[in-house]
Amino acid sequence: MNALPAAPSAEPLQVVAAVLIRDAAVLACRRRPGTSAAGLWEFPGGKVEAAESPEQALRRELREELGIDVDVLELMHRETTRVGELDVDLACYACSTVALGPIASTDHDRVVWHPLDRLDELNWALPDLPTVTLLSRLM
Ligand SMILES: Nc1nc2c([nH]c(=O)n2[C@H]2C[C@H](O)[C@@H](COP(=O)(O)OP(=O)(O)OP(=O)(O)O)O2)c(=O)[nH]1
Repeated sequence: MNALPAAPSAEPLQVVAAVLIRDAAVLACRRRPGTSAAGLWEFPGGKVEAAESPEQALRRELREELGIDVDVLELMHRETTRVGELDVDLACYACSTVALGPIASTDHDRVVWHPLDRLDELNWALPDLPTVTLLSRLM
């Protein structure tokens, strides 16, 4: 029997995430049970919607998800990674915020300021690893 032709691959999922650094630690979020990639650590953010710039999407997601306002400073790293059946195009931006105090998330069961010199202790989502490596080199 002939093999079926490969299905045309879907467009990559456009995702933006914020790298927030304070006191030699980065804001890391663990995806809560019931979400895709539950239990894995990531930077806060989400999907870019139609007619939205990456910066607008990032500001919207952080307001919705964490209830904080951020300034988007610069693109740190962008790469497309295959995750199962999906291509995730993740763009990580250095951001700043004036938010003080504990931060809670609608999408995560843990939100922590994690020391930059111990990033390898967390089980990061695959698309985040290049940015995690960049951050580790800052120390
Ligand atoms: N937010 C975020 N998502 C990431 C990262 N790394 C990574 O692979 N992803 C994946 C997980 C999801 O498949 C996808 C983003 O989905 P999401 O559920 O966080 O985005 P969203 O809030 O816009 O989605 P929705 O619940 O409104 O549908 O990208 C990351 O660092 N941050």
